[in-house]
Amino acid sequence: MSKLRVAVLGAKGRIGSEAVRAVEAAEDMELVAALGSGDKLETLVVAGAQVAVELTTPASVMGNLDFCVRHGIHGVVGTTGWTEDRLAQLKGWLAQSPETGVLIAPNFSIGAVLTMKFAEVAAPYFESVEVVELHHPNKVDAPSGTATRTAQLIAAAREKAGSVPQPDATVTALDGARGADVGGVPVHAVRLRGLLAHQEVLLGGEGETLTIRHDSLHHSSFMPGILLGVRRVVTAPGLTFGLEHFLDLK
Ligand SMILES: NC(=O)C1=CN([C@@H]2O[C@H](COP(=O)(O)OP(=O)(O)OC[C@H]3O[C@@H](n4cnc5c(N)ncnc54)[C@H](OP(=O)(O)O)[C@@H]3O)[C@@H](O)[C@H]2O)C=CC1
Ligand SMILES: O=C(O)C1=N[C@H](C(=O)O)C[C@H](O)C1
Repeated sequence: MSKLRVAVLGAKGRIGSEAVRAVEAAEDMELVAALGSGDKLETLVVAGAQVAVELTTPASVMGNLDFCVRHGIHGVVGTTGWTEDRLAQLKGWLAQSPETGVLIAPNFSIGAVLTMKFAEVAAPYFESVEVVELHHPNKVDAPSGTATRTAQLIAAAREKAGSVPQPDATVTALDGARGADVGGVPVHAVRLRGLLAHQEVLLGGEGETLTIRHDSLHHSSFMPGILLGVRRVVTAPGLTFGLEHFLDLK
């Protein structure tokens, strides 16, 4: 069987460099391009890339995906910064290239995907729920894409269940003291030397609390998800948002 021809964008970055090694080690894949900032995207076409693994920055991801989709190159995207406007733009590009698939995964690690799922299930059963994400201090965005997605899933689950707004008697607070508001769910971002990527979902009810915690201790935690995404995206045209769809968790 022929190998999947894979490129990595952001190949010198923290996660991109790990992805380069993972693709090189995968028996069913061939690394045909490893691009950093300043490298020409035309290289992807010359190299015959079928799938581009996009691990750059929120500032670069849209330009890279525009190019890939226009050239029929599937995308596996870990880069953060996804807004409704950006998603609508990407869907527009995909509509012009109906055989191309793009997976956007807020988090590629199985534990983080399960954390999101467990939080979604638990949220309607508790009065209070808050999300705390903790990352290394070189991270450029806050809150993390994972925390934003977790809060969105929690908010949607609570709305569907008819949950009332969370109790909170705060009258005066310093700006930011109660975190960012994502659909009524407070999200707090910690940046601390020594950490990599961690998240806690705190749920509270009458006389009890439940904490769901996930820790990514090394970038290797994201690699099985990236490789799964590469294998599955080539037969999944259009936009897939969340690795759970390729794990049959939905
Ligand atoms: N979904 C997931 O599971 C995960 C997602 N992430 C996300 O992945 C992204 C990258 O994270 P991280 O590796 O820590 O960040 P880094 O800053 O370490 O890496 C980003 C890399 O992208 C390069 N780059 C910037 N623009 C371009 C471009 N136009 N083309 C090619 N390369 C480019 C940068 O090069 P230079 O420095 O020269 O500008 C840099 O090497 C972030 O959005 C992060 O949140 C991270 C881990 C897991
Ligand atoms: O920047 C990181 O490191 C990570 N980014 C992603 C996010 O913002 O959710 C995934 C993971 O948290 C690591």
